[in-house]
Amino acid sequence: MLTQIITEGTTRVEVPVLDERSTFPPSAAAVFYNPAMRINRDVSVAVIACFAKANPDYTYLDALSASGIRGLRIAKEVGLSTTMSDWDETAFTLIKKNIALNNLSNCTAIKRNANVAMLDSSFDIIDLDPFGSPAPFLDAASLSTKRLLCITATDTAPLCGAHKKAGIRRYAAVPLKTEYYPEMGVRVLIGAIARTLAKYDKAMFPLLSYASQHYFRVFAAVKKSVEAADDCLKNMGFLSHCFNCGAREWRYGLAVHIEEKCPLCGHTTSLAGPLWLGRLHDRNFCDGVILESRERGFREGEKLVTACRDELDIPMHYDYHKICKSLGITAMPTDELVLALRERGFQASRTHFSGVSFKTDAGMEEIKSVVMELAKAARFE
Ligand SMILES: C[S@@+](CC[C@H](N)C(=O)[O-])C[C@H]1O[C@@H](n2cnc3c(N)ncnc32)[C@H](O)[C@@H]1O
Ligand SMILES: [Zn+2]
Repeated sequence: MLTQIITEGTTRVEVPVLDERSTFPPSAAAVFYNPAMRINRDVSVAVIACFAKANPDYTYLDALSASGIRGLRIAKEVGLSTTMSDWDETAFTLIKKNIALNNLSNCTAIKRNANVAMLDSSFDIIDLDPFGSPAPFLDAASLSTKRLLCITATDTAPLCGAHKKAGIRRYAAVPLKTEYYPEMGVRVLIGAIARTLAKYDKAMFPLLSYASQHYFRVFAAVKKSVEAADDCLKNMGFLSHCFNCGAREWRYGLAVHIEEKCPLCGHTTSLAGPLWLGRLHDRNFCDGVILESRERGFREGEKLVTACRDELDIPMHYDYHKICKSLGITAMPTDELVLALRERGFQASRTHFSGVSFKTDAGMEEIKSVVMELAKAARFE
């Protein structure tokens, strides 16, 4: 394996050389390394630095470590006692080399099946960054974690409903492919995390959850408590979506009745769930992550977390372009629509999901009427 030494954050890491002919995608290399996931790792450093302010003695497990880059950064840039595990011999050797390269004494490398590592010991913070789905690791992680789960999922198609059967198999939830598919994916994922933790009498509180182009990422604080776990599950529920007019409604609870006909147009609706209908972010916590990111020079991370913090934290976002297309009109800038909704007394914001997405507590009919008004006003300008 041809390697090179790169610097990410303040950490030096020996990684495979990615040459476009033989080692693309990054999973084709002898040890996985994807430079495009730097923002994911930057945000993780900032989140864990904030979280560990409560106690710098927290232990951290990078359960699917590859080169070790993630765990190394937490050990070096946050200072936590870190375990890095991968079942692959080449990866394990590289992790050990990388610990030596950074002169770190707060790191342990282990060569183990991630599930075995997690069932063997408990850790305050567990990070799952798998190839594809985290589903095979959720049980062991839920049992082992004491305080924080950091979970990446790159199987966006099953989570969003594009590969519905795979989504149902992995997450025991029915996803729907709608215009708000990334939020559907994030909420199916969080729902699966919440239900898995509940099996072990643990509750979950999302601190930051986001969708990027190729993956979803969730940071969830964990608390062992039967009562808190019961309360946590109250955030679960089902959503019905009308593919005719775009209206949606949701109901909290795991045994709910939802009308099968759309209240707006009478069309038969489709059902998704169970999924997480609670908050995606903790706004105060995000404030800290934004500051931490700024101090560390993580520009893209700061921008992403700011967008998450500032979005209205309710299900589900709308796609402005899709609404305009259904009405046969041209979209104004998204900010103008958000302002117009607010002027009419609704809550509204842009979202991190896309440049043309917005959230509001206005219903579909009200949104469409504001969109039409804006288009008319623009025509007479
Ligand atoms: C996507 S890579 C991890 C990337 C890394 N976290 C990073 O930020 O660059 C997934 C890694 O998990 C390892 N892996 C897959 N299944 C595993 C298992 N059941 N137990 C331990 N390691 C596993 C693979 O060898 C691979 O190195
Ligand atoms: Zn309808």
